Amino acid sequence: MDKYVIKGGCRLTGEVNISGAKNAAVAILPAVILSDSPCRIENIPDISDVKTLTYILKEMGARVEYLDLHTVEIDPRPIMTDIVSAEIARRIRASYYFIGALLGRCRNAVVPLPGGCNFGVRPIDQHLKGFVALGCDYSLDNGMISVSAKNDLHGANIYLDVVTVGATMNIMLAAVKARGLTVIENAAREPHIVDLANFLNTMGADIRGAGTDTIKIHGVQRLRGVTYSIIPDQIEAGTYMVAAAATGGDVVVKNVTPKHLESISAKLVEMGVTIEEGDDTVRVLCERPLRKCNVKTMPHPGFPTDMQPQITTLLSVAKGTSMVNESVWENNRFKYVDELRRMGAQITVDGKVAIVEGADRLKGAPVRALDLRAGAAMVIAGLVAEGTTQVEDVQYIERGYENIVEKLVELGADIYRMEEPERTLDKIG
Ligand SMILES: CC(=O)N[C@H]1[C@@H](OP(=O)(O)OP(=O)(O)OC[C@H]2O[C@@H](n3ccc(=O)[nH]c3=O)[C@H](O)[C@@H]2O)O[C@H](CO)[C@@H](O)[C@@H]1O
Ligand SMILES: C=C(OP(=O)(O)O)C(=O)O
Repeated sequence: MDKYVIKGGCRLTGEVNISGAKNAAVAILPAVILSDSPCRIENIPDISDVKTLTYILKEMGARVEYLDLHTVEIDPRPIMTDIVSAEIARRIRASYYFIGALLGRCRNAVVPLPGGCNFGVRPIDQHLKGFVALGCDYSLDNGMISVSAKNDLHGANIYLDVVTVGATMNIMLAAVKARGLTVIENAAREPHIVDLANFLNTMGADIRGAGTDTIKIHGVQRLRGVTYSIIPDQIEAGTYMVAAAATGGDVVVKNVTPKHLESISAKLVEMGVTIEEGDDTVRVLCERPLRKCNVKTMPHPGFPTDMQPQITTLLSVAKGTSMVNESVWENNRFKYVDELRRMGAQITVDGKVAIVEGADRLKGAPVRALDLRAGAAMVIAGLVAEGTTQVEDVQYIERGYENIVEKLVELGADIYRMEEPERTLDKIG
């Protein structure tokens, strides 16, 4: 139950370095088991989801060695199992990439049903539809999903009924060593999909079209170990951009791919923020008051759903009435709005739409991080609010943000992390 204590009102200024992308790293780490020799992964973010995945890899038998904080070498050759037994795998979403990767490696996978942020139902029917098309059967027993190729994995045409990041990547992982050609239609186009395809292609795969809605994968027999550097985190960068805007700051966000940030920059510009793009930087300059604007989350290249809580928080201190439409997830992704209201935000939620009446100010309060991005939104709210905000349950935030407290302090924020001894019933009683 550790918390962040934030004294609001400090203007963020200076430079912040963005870490490697969580949602690329969490697919690339399981993908390493497809290799027949060691891989070196650079720019790996130091976040708890990555620690969970390296723990799972070790438990499966892989040799995992950190060369420094952001470089890990993984030798998958000692892995002798097709089962992910680690209890911890249930906590994160990305453990489901072991299904595709194990199918590619040994045609069989037994993996716990995944966890991740709780947005209500998070089905995996499209993943399973893809595996079946590639020649697999599956069954569910005691929270474990077993998938195996009946004869051999073979290429197939797969049309995804919804644009899904997870199914696109998982099918890619299974198809990369299947016999023949796999075509994924209506594929997701997020930057992490391109990054996973680039990683696999560097290993010797034949994947074309990643980043478009049709991905073609010619199966190959073997993939070899490589050194690969993960792309910068689009959502971490967007979060600091919004934090800079919220505090009327002047921040250079470094080590980014500006192209990946266009949908976020466009909305900030609409709100009156100045954005200056460099080769691998964006400078965010803002003088309040901010203007209202409407936002609809969409698959890439639309506005990312993983930035929805942060932009809603920013709109809660802009002038006028804005509408935020969540079109990727259910309205469960608005649960954090109750926490923002405790700080004085005037937001009503009607199904998948939040109506945000800009308030003059927010007021510090004790609030909870209900999930990763909701937690980031609470931090942004705390930075703008009058007085002190305590954000509880920061373990969710630390799933995906490396050193968030240190990075914000460096920018001039008044924030620290308070460790709280676990309050068990016997201690309280
Ligand atoms: C680890 C990771 O990369 N997580 C990201 C990934 O989650 P994740 O991969 O779980 O999200 P998806 O892109 O798969 O989900 C998008 C939509 O498709 C639906 N769906 C998905 C799969 C399926 O088999 N059937 C189905 O109906 C979901 O309910 C949701 O409405 O993409 C989401 C959408 O950008 C992000 O919010 C998450 O941060
Ligand atoms: C929802 C997210 O992650 P996950 O899918 O891992 O829960 C996220 O990164 O915002």
